[in-house]
Amino acid sequence: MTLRVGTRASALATTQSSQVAALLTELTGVETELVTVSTEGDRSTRPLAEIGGTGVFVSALRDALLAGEVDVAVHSLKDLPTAPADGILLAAMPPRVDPRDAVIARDGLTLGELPVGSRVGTGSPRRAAQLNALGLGIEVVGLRGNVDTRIAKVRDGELDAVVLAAAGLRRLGRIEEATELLDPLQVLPAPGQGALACECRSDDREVAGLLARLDDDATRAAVTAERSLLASLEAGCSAPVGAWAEVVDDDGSLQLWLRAFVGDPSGAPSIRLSATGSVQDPIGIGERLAAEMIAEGADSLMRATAP
Ligand SMILES: NCc1[nH]cc(CCC(=O)O)c1CC(=O)O
Repeated sequence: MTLRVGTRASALATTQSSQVAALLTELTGVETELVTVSTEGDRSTRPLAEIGGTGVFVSALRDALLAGEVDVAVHSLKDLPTAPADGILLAAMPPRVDPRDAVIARDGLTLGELPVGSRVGTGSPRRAAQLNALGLGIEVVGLRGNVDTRIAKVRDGELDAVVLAAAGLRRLGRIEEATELLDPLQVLPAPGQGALACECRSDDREVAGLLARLDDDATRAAVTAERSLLASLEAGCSAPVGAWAEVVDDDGSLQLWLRAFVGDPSGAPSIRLSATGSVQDPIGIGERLAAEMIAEGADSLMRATAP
């Protein structure tokens, strides 16, 4: 038996999919092969919000799974819509790599060292909102494209810095190029950032059993809380929402600490709150925190910035 592992074509996607495939072989002994599937998100350079936002990277892989062309689909968890998909099982969340955002700036600078008026590129409303909220006087500039294209804009002088996921840089072996790793409490990552989702067909018990071996309890609890918050806010992956949860050992009882940010890329005052609870109740913690944030005005903030 050879498991067909579906992947997008980008360097990042093929790297993370082959890492999952190798881990699967190591833990279960099963043979794997990578199958490349092209998605609208890869073919277009238009802003994500315009080509459907949530899910553009995901649906083509799921279609290939449902059509029986692949047995496993590997996605970045932060690109995965929060609504469950018919016939698809989220069978494994392997250990999260690094949730942080990274800065790549000219001349080895950190964000705080960049002069007022510096141009910092990001296509993410969440990053834009939090960068503006830092009050550093930097100018946030829209940006899309793969990791290479984005870094090149700093190397060729078009931008002073770009902000991108540390996990992506690590997976590509390029983390040394980061000039700063942002404290995840100061700049909250996207829900699920740095984690992967391995999906199979819901009725494929054999593959579900194999994938279960990759699942990491702490990652699943944290990411489930972050995504529960996102779902309760009725927001998607392109909303100005940051969330990060950690499992903390409190004298032998495992607690989940969830922090969240809802902002506005144009710089309106943002909302930042946190909640804690039992690691057994990640969905409840996310729901409670979302309700508190909505009571503070999170939904009108997000309505103001909806595409
Ligand atoms: N939005 C695109 C995307 N989806 C997943 C990653 C890589 C990091 C991860 O696994 O969270 C990236 C690139 C980035 O944000 O810089």
